[in-house]
Amino acid sequence: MKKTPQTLTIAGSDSGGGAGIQADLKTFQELGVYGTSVITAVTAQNTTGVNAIYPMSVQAIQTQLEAVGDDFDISALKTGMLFNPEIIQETAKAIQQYGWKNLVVDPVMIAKGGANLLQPEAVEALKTHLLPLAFLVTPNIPEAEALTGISITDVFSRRRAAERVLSLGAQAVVIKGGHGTDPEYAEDYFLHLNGESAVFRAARIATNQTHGTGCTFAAAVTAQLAKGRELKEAILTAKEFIQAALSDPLNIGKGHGPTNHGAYQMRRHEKTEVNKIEVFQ
Ligand SMILES: Nc1ncnc2c1ncn2[C@@H]1O[C@H](COP(=O)(O)OP(=O)(O)O)[C@@H](O)[C@H]1O
Ligand SMILES: Cc1ncc(COP(=O)(O)OP(=O)(O)O)c(N)n1
Repeated sequence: MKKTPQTLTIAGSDSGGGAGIQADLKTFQELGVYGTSVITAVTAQNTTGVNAIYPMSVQAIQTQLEAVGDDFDISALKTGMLFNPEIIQETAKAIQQYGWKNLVVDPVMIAKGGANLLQPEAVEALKTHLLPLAFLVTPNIPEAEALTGISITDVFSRRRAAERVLSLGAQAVVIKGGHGTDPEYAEDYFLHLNGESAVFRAARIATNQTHGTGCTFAAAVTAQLAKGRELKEAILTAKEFIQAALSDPLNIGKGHGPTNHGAYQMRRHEKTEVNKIEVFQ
């Protein structure tokens, strides 16, 4: 009997539907895996910003983790907004208890509009409890700087920051380049504990329809890992997925609109080219 790969996202809810749990589940669906979820916080949020954050109690998180863990056969999972040290510890405990593998940690810290999605004092808990369990960590540039204390200004400091993330116990890291200053390219830098490295480069798309890019990228990697894809191949698909999602904007809302989660499959179906992703080893 064919079994659909099952995934889990442990993240916050975005009422605007562009980031968080909503972005993750849409991405899982598009890439053909079954998605389950543990909601860590409810945000009142739209394309113009985050109006309020309501973190869930540790008990609410624990019982959601148990409900998923006791029933589903999770092949890969991701974490997003974890908000406080207690939620991080509870999450790490469950991941170890259930022996979940293929953990993608998206160390979500600050939303585009500036709202703190992780309490500043929780960065240490993330480093101590979660990064050592990670198969892949996917910080954006400011998150990589906060995790490592290294200011990323060029390819050398980017490499040093990636090495520092691995020294915290993660098996691999991708430093995403959405916040980079290169007007032509959005480059993501990959480094594995085994010494392998790669740059995934795409044409930078001039758009403000970028809400949820990080969540969507990490969810796409998770879906591909659940299907048994090799890590670099999973990252390449995630980069193609986000490139397509940014290329066909939905133009929804008054601010930073969401990316188009349906664009990747639509383009494959219609055999439409997306900007090529270049990979430099
Ligand atoms: N304007 C853009 N054009 C092309 N790719 C982009 C653009 N902005 C972000 N990306 C890509 O989206 C993914 C998420 O990156 P980033 O925006 O840095 O994450 P976050 O949403 O966590 O800040 C990465 O693959 C990055 O290169
Ligand atoms: C509930 C929730 N989780 C995560 C984020 C951050 O998402 P991200 O993909 O980093 O996108 P932006 O906030 O930068 O648009 C969020 N906003 N809400």
